[in-house]
Amino acid sequence: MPLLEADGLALRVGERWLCCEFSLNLAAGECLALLGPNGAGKTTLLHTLAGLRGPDVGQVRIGGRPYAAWPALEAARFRGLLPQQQPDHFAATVLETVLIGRHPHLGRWGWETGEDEAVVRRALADVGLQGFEARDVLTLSGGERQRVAIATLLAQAPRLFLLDEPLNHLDLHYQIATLELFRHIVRGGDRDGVRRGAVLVLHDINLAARYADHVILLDGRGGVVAGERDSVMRPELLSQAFGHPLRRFEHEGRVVFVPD
Ligand SMILES: Nc1ncnc2c1ncn2[C@@H]1O[C@H](COP(=O)(O)OP(=O)(O)OP(=O)(O)O)[C@@H](O)[C@H]1O
Repeated sequence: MPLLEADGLALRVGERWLCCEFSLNLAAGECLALLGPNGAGKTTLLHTLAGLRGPDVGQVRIGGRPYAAWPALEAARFRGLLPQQQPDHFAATVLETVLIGRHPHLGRWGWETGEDEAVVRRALADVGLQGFEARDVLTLSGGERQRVAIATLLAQAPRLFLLDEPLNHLDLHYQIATLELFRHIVRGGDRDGVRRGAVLVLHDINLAARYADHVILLDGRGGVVAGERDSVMRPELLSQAFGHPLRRFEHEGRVVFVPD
């Protein structure tokens, strides 16, 4: 059973078609990168895959069922979204903030247990924020706040991760650490051994080339190419989509794209 399927999907905002019809299929154990220039429709596509907006044409299914057939709580246990921005309006500790990720798992009285707190502490350790539990989120740096958001999603422990620019604000070390962490979890390396799936909006072509199994490339003019990473990440397709010539090099088994 695929974790995520889209059939004949096409997206429109106002009078503009962001992408013509395409299909995708994500199985457990796989990572899918969404690539494309600013304004191409990556966030709109991710929100459509998350069920936050309906597809203009076509169908989206998670776990074999359309969103309409999922009770909200069950859907929240199955898929989780890392939004592009984390609005903080009030003071709250890091521990309280990450505990929000546990809400879909709480019992009928809505009380967190010691096990929920243990899950949160592990998630904070996974993103290198052990010792930050009592800090006020309003005092965190941009990169620390982003890692709190990632920890919140890890605490939610969905089968399907939908990540909008997860590397925002992160330095090189944490960019790699974050992608390694999700690949490890997706491949079944978490404590429960469950294989999961991840869809990631990325701006770094080379990190996408390193970590994605599948790629969807939006060109910003309605064109879309979807498929296995190497069939999509071709210099001519990337150059055309990003409006800048790129060359492909291979070094010690690793593919890199360099702008001319
Ligand atoms: N409600 C709306 N009304 C009008 N235009 C919209 C609306 N929502 C999105 N758009 C437009 O749709 C396009 C796609 O937006 P989207 O945020 O999906 O792009 P993106 O690929 O994620 O861009 P970025 O890389 O800049 O984050 C943009 O041109 C945006 O201005």
